[in-house]
Amino acid sequence: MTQDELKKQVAQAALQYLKNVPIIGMGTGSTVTHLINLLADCDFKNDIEGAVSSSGKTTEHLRSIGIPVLELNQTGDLEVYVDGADEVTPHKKMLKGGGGALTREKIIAGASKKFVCIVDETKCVDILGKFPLPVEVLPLSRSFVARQLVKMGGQPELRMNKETGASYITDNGCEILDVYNLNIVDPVEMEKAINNIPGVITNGLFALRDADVVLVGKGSEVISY
Ligand SMILES: O=C[C@H](O)[C@H](O)[C@H](O)COP(=O)(O)O
Repeated sequence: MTQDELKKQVAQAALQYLKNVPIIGMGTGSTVTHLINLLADCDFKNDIEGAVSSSGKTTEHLRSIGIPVLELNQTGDLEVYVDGADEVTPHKKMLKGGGGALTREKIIAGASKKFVCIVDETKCVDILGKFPLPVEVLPLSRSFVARQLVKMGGQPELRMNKETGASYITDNGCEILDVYNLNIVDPVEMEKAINNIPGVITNGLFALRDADVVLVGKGSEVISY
């Protein structure tokens, strides 16, 4: 199976977690794109009253299949949030934000009772950090935050928008530093330490609020833990 086929397979397995859930939390990325496509054709789509979306791209996609998008301020806590990840460990800690949606993803994950993480097998790691860690920053704090990240042993690079040649701007009007070569021994402590730097909105470690269920598309099957 190709990586994309594995993503579709794991998205299919995630559908069962959305049955009988009136308001769903929806992540961002190519695995979630498969999930929304599958939702469009599933037999319980009309039972879904609405979704809280983690990005502009997901919002557009949900609306295109007829699912109303609601604000988290209107809904209160959610039963289920489904999202992909760039890396996930056997302890269900994740590194996310390759698609730039980390802050809204972390807010919705924090407001959800169950986080279902859906990945293909290439995302499974023992130690987080081979994938560069996204850190969303207020633009005015970019250089200061970058210097602190260097002191922590990382090599931050400002994410660029390949189409415009300018810096990449998130849905929140902020910028992203992708940090290479961080030695993430304790993901919880690293998550807290980076979030303590003034000017950081959040970072892509999901260790304080990790996943409740991880579904992995592996070969011809989906493994759950
Ligand atoms: O900001 C993006 C998200 O954290 C995604 O969940 C993550 O990058 C995984 O995306 P994909 O499903 O495309 O591999």
